[in-house]
Amino acid sequence: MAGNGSGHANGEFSFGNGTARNGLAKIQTHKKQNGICHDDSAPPVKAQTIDELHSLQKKKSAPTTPIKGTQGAFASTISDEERQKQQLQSISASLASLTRETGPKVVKGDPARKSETPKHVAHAHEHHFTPTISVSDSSLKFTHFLYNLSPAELYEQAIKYEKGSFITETGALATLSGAKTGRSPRDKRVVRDETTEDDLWWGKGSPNIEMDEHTFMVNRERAVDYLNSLDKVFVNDQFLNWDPENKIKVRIVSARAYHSLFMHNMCIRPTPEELENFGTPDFTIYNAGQFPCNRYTHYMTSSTSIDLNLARREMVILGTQYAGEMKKGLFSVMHYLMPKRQILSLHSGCNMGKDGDVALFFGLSGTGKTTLSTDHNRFLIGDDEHCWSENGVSNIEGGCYAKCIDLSREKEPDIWNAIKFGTVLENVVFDEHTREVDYSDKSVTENTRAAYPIEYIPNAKIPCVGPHPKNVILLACDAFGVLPPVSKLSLAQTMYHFISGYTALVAGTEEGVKEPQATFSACFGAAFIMLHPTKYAAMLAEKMMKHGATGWLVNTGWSGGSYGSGNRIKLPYTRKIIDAIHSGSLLDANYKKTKVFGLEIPTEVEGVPSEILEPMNTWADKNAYNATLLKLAGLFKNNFETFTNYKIGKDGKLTEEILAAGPIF
Ligand SMILES: Nc1ncnc2c1ncn2[C@@H]1O[C@H](COP(=O)(O)OP(=O)(O)OP(=O)(O)O)[C@@H](O)[C@H]1O
Ligand SMILES: O=C([O-])CC(=O)C(=O)O
Ligand SMILES: [Ca+2]
Ligand SMILES: [Mn+2]
Repeated sequence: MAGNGSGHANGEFSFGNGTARNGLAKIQTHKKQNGICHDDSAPPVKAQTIDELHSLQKKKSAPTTPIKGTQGAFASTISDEERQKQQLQSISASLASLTRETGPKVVKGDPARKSETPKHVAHAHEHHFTPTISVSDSSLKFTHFLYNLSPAELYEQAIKYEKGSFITETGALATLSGAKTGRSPRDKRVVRDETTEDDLWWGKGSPNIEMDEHTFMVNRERAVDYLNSLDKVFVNDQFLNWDPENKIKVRIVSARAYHSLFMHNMCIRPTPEELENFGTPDFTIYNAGQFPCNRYTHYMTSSTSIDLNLARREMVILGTQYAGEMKKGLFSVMHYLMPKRQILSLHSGCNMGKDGDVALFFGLSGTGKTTLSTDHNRFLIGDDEHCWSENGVSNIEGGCYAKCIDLSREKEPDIWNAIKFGTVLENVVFDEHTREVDYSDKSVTENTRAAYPIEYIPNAKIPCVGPHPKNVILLACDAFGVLPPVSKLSLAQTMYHFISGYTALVAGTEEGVKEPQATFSACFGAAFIMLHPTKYAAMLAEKMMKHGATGWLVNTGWSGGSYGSGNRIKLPYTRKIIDAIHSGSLLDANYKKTKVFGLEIPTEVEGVPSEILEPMNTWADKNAYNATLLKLAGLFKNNFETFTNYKIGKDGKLTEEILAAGPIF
């Protein structure tokens, strides 16, 4: 895979822009024949009936239709018929009830298309039912499935059947995610069994809230029964991870076209050939998000549950339609599977310069991973989830998921332009007539999002892989306004801040000034990690040392005071700082050390006013600055206490250095 430092923009994407536009058909005036005027200015339509005309409109296409006579190593010996049957069996098995030990009668295609008579029907068991004994309704009906539909087909499904689906002025699909407009980390459950008992991180601070196998099966059955009760379900078969040696096959069964299109965009899209040889998925998601879990069920504390069973390689979603649960649920799975193969999974963005220099951008939600990795002067490898293996870096996903609150064309042109046909636009507000989106409107939620395929970014690096990182940038949005806009970190400091995973967002932006709230999330993604944070930290330290990567801390938050009196650091300044890191010029700058946090800050960065580089300069009230600095340092110290008893890696020396790399006061 990686290693060939010189990437080029091979991901240029454009819709057929009408190169062969011939203009309107010429009107020809023919001579009268037999005195009758023929309206024959165009050749006659090649259909005798309306039905025939409609049948001419669509031709058979590749994505969901097996191709005949595949050549090469995988030349198939089975017939089309056989393959269709296998696909039906596979999907029927996915949707099987495990209590009734039977799969539903599944049939491919849209139930609304009555004329399409089911040709292939799969039964897990043949039913010989007698009318007197109870047979559940779902065993009497077909479960129609719509398999790997195209964005255009999914648009039609969404607009026809899902209230709240609209096409925006630029062609994106605007949709509502329902009552939940963000993830529900407190409703995540992980099956605790003999294997995960020892492997996973449990207890205080861990995101893995336990459930038992039985309860998982109860929820699984609930989801499967719900899905089978519907007219139709959507099935996506796709991949995770661009590293060909560590690709994971995922199947997503969902009830909404919105969910299917979201995952179409976010996971890696298989080629028709890959789909033909897809076989059995490595992992399956059952998204029955419209349907709640039963709160009488053991372990359930709300009507939302996102359940992960690593042994069964399955995830069940009940009671939330927020699509990000699927994306981040799979990310959790990768955080388990990849470290087992000595591959580090990362909640980070990633891009690459023209000379092949790779940078990682770590940070919690809203700190700038997507914004800063999407850089017109660099190749985008990915915006949120990556793997770092012996071969280099690879993106886990096939798409990006950008925050779009206050999105502007000027500041974020590439993201702006990616919001077009095919893009899912969640929970935004738009003009009812022009369908122009108002990105400043928070009426539905502040967490408005756009999910688009990565090739919608013009300089995406396809395949999304790259060599070993040169710079590791830790992003913190410090609403206290005391962290410097940029500091160079030692390895121990990098590890200290990586394990801390700090950011501070503002509690409520609606009325008045509210205290910033510090969040500490180990590895900048505690909600998604499965093993103890020190496992990932040790791997990161080892890789950074081995490949000589430099760590940086960049504050994308406040300057000139805390939230309320100061302002968020201007995005153009942050971009200049990031440019200086990429170019290497910041390495050569002059540095001075700050008090308390002991951070090395440059005295000059090209394009950035020097006075803002030292936060104290920007505060009018120096006492307030010092008090706030100490307050934040105290929060860091408290948070790190849980980690003081752990060893990081094999080297006891590094552990000591990491402990000493925190604030001293
Ligand atoms: N100085 C700045 N640096 C970075 N982002 C900024 C800055 N000022 C404002 N922003 C805004 O902050 C937001 C950063 O969000 P972004 O989507 O990049 O977060 P993220 O780290 O990718 O989070 P998630 O993991 O939730 O996707 C954007 O809306 C961006 O416009
Ligand atoms: O998962 C989400 O909903 C958005 C995201 O990227 C994050 O929170 O890190
Ligand atoms: Ca993001
Ligand atoms: Mn994220």
